[in-house]
Amino acid sequence: MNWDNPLFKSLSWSGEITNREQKEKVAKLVSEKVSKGDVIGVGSGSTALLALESISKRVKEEKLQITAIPTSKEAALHCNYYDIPTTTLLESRPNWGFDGADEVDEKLCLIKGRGGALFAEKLVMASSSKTYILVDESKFVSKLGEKYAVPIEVDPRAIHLVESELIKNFNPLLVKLRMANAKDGPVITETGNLLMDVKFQEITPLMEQQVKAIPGVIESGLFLNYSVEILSL
Ligand SMILES: O=C(CO)[C@H](O)[C@H](O)COP(=O)(O)O
Repeated sequence: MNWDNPLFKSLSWSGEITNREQKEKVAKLVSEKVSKGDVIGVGSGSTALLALESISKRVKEEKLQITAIPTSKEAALHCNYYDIPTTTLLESRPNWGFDGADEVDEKLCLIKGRGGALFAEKLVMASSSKTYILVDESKFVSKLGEKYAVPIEVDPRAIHLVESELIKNFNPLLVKLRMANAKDGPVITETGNLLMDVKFQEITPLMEQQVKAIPGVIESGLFLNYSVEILSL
């Protein structure tokens, strides 16, 4: 593959990266955690991408030979671009991982999934004994749900059922099907599902399990009790 090709350039992070300077510094911090032979869960989004770039420099300079478990096709493409071999959860378990987040509260609970990769991100995080969450200052909130709606990945056959169960059980402020920007119709996830963005009145500790218990819900962007360490400036 010719990575100088404009096709790859359009695959790499297309939009402007917000708070880029902070994200780059945090990316450098996580690159210092890498040891030779590590199997690393690689998150998705702009911060995770900058971290991968920083890690790839160390890997090259110090010949570290790591393996990545990417959480999205985007992350897999970037691993390929940086010559980092990949594996899957079927073959290996990560020693540790890194990822970004949309919101972090003081109990280290997270909202993730702006990029739509929440299902694989949660699988990889739950399989890792530790995940570094890389955030710039804009991600800290005093109350989860303050800025972002919670993304929920739903089997396409279940959208009406899930919507009515969410309304019955939680009386949310807003339930919205996520629509695509560069294609007609809704966003379709990497596993062929749809995304609902839900603004809850309040996010409670049991909500991750309660939402997941609705038939048709594949996963939610609530990450309420995981082994995470926040890396920020
Ligand atoms: O959960 C995610 C993707 O599904 C991202 O990690 C999250 O949206 C943060 O993105 P960024 O680092 O670009 O701010």
